[in-house]
Amino acid sequence: MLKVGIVGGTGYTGVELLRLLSTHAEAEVVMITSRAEEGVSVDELFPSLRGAMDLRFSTPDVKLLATCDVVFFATPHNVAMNMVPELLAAGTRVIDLSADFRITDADLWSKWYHETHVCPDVLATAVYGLPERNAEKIRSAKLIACPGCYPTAVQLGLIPLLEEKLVDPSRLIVSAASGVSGAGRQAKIDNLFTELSESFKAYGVGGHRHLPEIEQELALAAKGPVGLTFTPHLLPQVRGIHATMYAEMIDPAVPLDEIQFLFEKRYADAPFVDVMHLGSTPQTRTVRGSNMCRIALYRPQNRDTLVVLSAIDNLVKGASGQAIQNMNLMFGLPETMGLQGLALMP
Ligand SMILES: NC(=O)C1=CN([C@@H]2O[C@H](COP(=O)(O)OP(=O)(O)OC[C@H]3O[C@@H](n4cnc5c(N)ncnc54)[C@H](OP(=O)(O)O)[C@@H]3O)[C@@H](O)[C@H]2O)C=CC1
Ligand SMILES: CC(=O)N[C@@H](CCC(=O)OP(=O)(O)O)C(=O)O
Repeated sequence: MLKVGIVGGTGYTGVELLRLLSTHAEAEVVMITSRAEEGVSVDELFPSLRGAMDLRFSTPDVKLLATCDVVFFATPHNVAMNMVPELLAAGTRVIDLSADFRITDADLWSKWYHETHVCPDVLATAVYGLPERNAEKIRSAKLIACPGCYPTAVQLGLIPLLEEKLVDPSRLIVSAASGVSGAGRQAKIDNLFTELSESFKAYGVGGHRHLPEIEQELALAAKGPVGLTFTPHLLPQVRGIHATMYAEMIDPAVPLDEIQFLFEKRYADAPFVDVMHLGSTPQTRTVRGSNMCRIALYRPQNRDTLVVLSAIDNLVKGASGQAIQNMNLMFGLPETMGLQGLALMP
């Protein structure tokens, strides 16, 4: 049984880790931190876990966390990087859900996250935890940088097109929308029910911190620089990300069913990517609560623009589910262990 520690157990990704790990056959959560809720029992704060978890929140203590086999960080940015070096030195493996280790260039990271990176040497050893591209590196990684939620939905939709050089990498456009749980559990006026219900808006249009992360990883897939216009939106619902991606074909003579076949082949061994039939429409409700990413391809009016649609649950494939998928690979467990639950319907 793997001994698991979680730093930041009172946020939405923390409680989602608990929900998913409570049925995992090979992992047991032995430590969970919260400074604000120290001493409170987990099932008192989250009654959905009554009967499934017998743990109390404690303040983060690196020495105690270092007795775990693996520690998940479900904390805001700038937290993990202060504790990870000591954990790694003690032989504990780390899976960070925040952005502290996602951007390999420490100066670029500072530009978008407005802090100086405290351990650029450790940053250089992190593996970007998108299993559909980096499974082999993940297996031997000591430190995983879990992809952001939007970056997961976008990369899974565009990677096959860029790897196969089917589209112009310099003119990619993505319009994506996220449920409000993506903004975390802390109180913010913008996230009040009265502010966001019956409304829909874009945000971060001039530049969102996920842009450099997506460009970095798509450039690796394309083996060259990419140019992306990325516009996120706030969806008046709790969970879900939907991304609509536009890309210009390099060779318009390639038929859509050939591209569909390439996607099916690319993801044939990926248990959490569903390339839907041509004409399908992925919906956030068909992935809610599950680790699945559903994708569909279009070529409207047979013009030269491909449209790729993708949907994920931001808290599962966009965060905690993907983090557990990484843990499974790191410890030689079946990739799907603990992650086979289907989406909730309706
Ligand atoms: N929500 C989402 O859809 C996604 C989130 N993520 C990322 O995952 C991380 C967690 O997100 P989310 O669960 O939404 O965040 P929340 O804001 O909901 O929760 C943050 C948690 O971190 C703890 N925490 C805050 N500051 C510190 C600190 N200085 N030291 C130790 N613990 C701290 C808090 O507990 P306490 O203050 O009591 O210690 C709390 O439990 C973030 O980096 C986020 O960007 C990634 C993908 C998707
Ligand atoms: C709706 C909303 O506010 N979403 C967050 C992104 C979700 C998130 O937590 O970002 P990471 O994946 O990088 O951790 C935002 O736009 O900042």
